[in-house]
Parts: sequence; C-alpha cells; structure tokens
Amino acid sequence: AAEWRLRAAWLATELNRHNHSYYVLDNPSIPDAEYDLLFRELQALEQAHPELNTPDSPTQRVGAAPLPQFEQVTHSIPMLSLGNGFEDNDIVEFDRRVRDGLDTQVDSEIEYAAELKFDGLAINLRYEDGVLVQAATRGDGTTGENVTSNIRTVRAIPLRLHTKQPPKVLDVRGEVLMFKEDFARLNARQREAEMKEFANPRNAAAGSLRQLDSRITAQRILRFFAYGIGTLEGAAMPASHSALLDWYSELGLPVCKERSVVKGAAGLLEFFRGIGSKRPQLPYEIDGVVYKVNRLLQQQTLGFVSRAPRFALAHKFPAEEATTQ
Ligand SMILES: Cc1c[n+]2nc(N)[nH]c2nc1OC(C)C
Repeated sequence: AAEWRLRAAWLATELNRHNHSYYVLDNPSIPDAEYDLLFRELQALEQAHPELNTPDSPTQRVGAAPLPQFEQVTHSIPMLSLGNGFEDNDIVEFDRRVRDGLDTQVDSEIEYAAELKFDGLAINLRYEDGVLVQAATRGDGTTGENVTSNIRTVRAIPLRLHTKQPPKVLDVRGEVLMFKEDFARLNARQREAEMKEFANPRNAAAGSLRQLDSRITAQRILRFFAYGIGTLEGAAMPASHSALLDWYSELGLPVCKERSVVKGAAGLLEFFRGIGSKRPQLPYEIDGVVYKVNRLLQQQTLGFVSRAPRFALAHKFPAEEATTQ
C-alpha cells in the first residue's frame, strides 16, 4: 500500500517543481503534454485515496465547487495605499521630506529600493508553517474578500514555501495580474463565445479573481509578484526591503526582476526613465514605479501619514489613452 503513497508524493513534488520553473522562474522544465500526464496520474491516485488530497497538492490548481458568496477577512495589519508623484519635482520633494524626517546630513544620500507598480490587484497571502492557508483581496485596506480557493489555482503562487524552517506566520503582500498576451487570448476566447470582453488586463485579473466558481479562475492565466509583508511570526524581519525580496525569492515566491537599489533623488529619476523606455516591451502593464526607503529602521522612523507610508511613493506615468483592444 505504501508504494502508491510514495508515487503520489513523488508526483506532487515533480509537478510543484515544474510549476515553479514555468510560472516563477519563467523557464519551463517539462513539455506541457508530459506535465498533463503526471497531473492526471496524481488526480487518479487522489480520487482512489482521498487522504492524499493535501492542501499543497498541485491538483488544487484546478479549482473547487463554487462558493455561495465571499467571506470577509480582516487584515491583521492594514494594507495601505501609496502617495503619488507625477513630476520630477514631486520626487525631489519626496526625497527632501525623507531626508528631513531622518535628520540626514546634507552630503549623504538615502538608499531607496525601486520597483515596478503593477496594474493588477493587491492581495494578501497568509502562510502558516509554510502552507498557504488563506488569501484575501485588499478591499478597503482593513477588510477584504476571502479568495483562497481562487488563489490556489494561480500556478505562480506556491501552495507551500520552499524552506525546511518556515516562519510560523507570514503575510505576503503582492499583486495578482494578467500578462498582456494572456489578456489578448482571453478576450479572443470571450469574443468567440460571444461573451463580454474585458476592457484591460487589470479588469480581467479582478474579474477572474472575484469568481465564486474557482474552476473558472483555474482557466485564466493569472500571475503574481510579491512586494510587501504584513504579519511575520517566528522569523527575523529582513533589515531592508531589497533583502525581503531576496528572501521571498528563496522561499519560492515570484519577485519581479525589474528592481534596483538606488541612491538619492537622482537615482530614483534614473530608474524611472529606464523603466519608461522599456515599458512598451514589458509583458505586463504597469502604471508607474514604486520607491521605498530601503532600510527597515529608516522606514520605521518615518512611519505613516494618514493611510500612506511616508517612506514610500508611487511615481506614475502620464495616463495613456484607453488600452488598445
Ligand atoms: C500599495 C503598494 C503597491 N506596491 N506595488 C509595489 N511594487 N510595491 C508596492 N507597495 C505598496 O505598499 C507598500 C507600502 C507595501
């Protein structure tokens, strides 16, 4: 009897590894047809032996029976929004306010972590002892919708963290989004089925995630990039934002590689221009970049004003005309 248990364990490990290569490392490690064979073998084993159907089994990716409605979830730490900057001078002012808030000497520059601002929807993923136990939308920042069964179908989101010593509790914040090509293919399918097309990838991602029937979500190609943290219990908080993202990568969470650590307002503006020039070639839509004071101690010194952190700023691109269909 043990051999089918061993076989199921081996299949689950292999399928999770191939998912990670394909959706997190963007580097497929098996042809799709072969993946499907292994997947169907594991599904058959789990149907024959239901006790194998664990919360981190890759067969969770196909979705479950529809929910009657979404439950509300209260975030243990609020999910905040960001202040916005539009012109270069807004960024110079942001850096000056940060320097004032940190009582920085005139000749030293602040170290910032700069990254992309994805045009998707913000999500909190709760991992307990390394296993994904709950996922919730941002909602109003304090309370969001429980979208756990839908999030389980997002192959880019690990069902279990890749570590032998997982933190007791880890709340990962990030963006669920749809890539431009997957958006175009979805709308082509919608057109063929004479169904409503989505206006833009952000609406398509939101619509796919707010499905009560997760089997529909499972048919949509959603991606995820981690960028923040909520509650952390049982592990030391990394000393900087860039170290947090490095740690997330080690845990098997997708982190966007378009990120840099830069110095001062000049470094911020150079990053912004660089991203601006490569924006049309990016496989996903962004509506700006995000600057964060990198060192955690400096973030804590600066704190928050009203609902947005003093230590962070979104720098938005000029609004484009509506997304071309
Ligand atoms: C609302 C938000 C959105 N974004 N997007 C990125 N890339 N980082 C980021 N950080 C955010 O908030 C931080 C304060 C965690």
